[in-house]
Amino acid sequence: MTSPNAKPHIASARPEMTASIMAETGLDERVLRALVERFYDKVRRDAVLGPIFKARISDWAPHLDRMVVFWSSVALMTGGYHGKPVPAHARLPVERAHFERWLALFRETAGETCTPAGAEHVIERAERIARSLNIAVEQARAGPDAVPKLC
Ligand code: HEM
Repeated sequence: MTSPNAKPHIASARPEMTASIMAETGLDERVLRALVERFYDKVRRDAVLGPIFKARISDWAPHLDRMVVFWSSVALMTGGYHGKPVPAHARLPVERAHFERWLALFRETAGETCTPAGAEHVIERAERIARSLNIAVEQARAGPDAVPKLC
């Protein structure tokens, strides 16, 4: 029998919170790995996004591992991801349409690999991050003088 105080089997900076998100959403590291692998499978075959990834990633295993850690951090609050997504994307040839396509594939894959509550949980976060990445990429491209100095 599972104890109500059961801790998640993955390391987490906030074990109680992680355990309660896992219980509510059905998400765990195995589901997130399936989501990540299936999603990047689609991305690599996609006419819009595929070439951008192909030009930058030749060894996919480390990228997939990093993305599982990223999604565990974002969705389960495990706190293991310490990368810098904004500079990584600011140098890519991407605009709003690329983020729309990325989200369309992500929503589809989340529906295929997660429970409905799990899909809703990760999609809400993906949409929020995609929006802020898109803004950050546009600002980085416009240069520091394009941002109003309000103080
Ligand atoms: C416009 C669509 C997108 C494209 C074409 C894209 C492409 C890429 C590429 C090529 C990399 C590898 C960069 C490198 O190692 O130099 C990368 C890294 C990454 N991407 Fe995206 N991406 C997109 C949207 C997103 C979104 C919406 C998210 C999050 C919800 C995301 C999360 C990440 C993360 C966490 C990394 C690892 C950054 C690091 O720690 O170095 N990406 N992306």
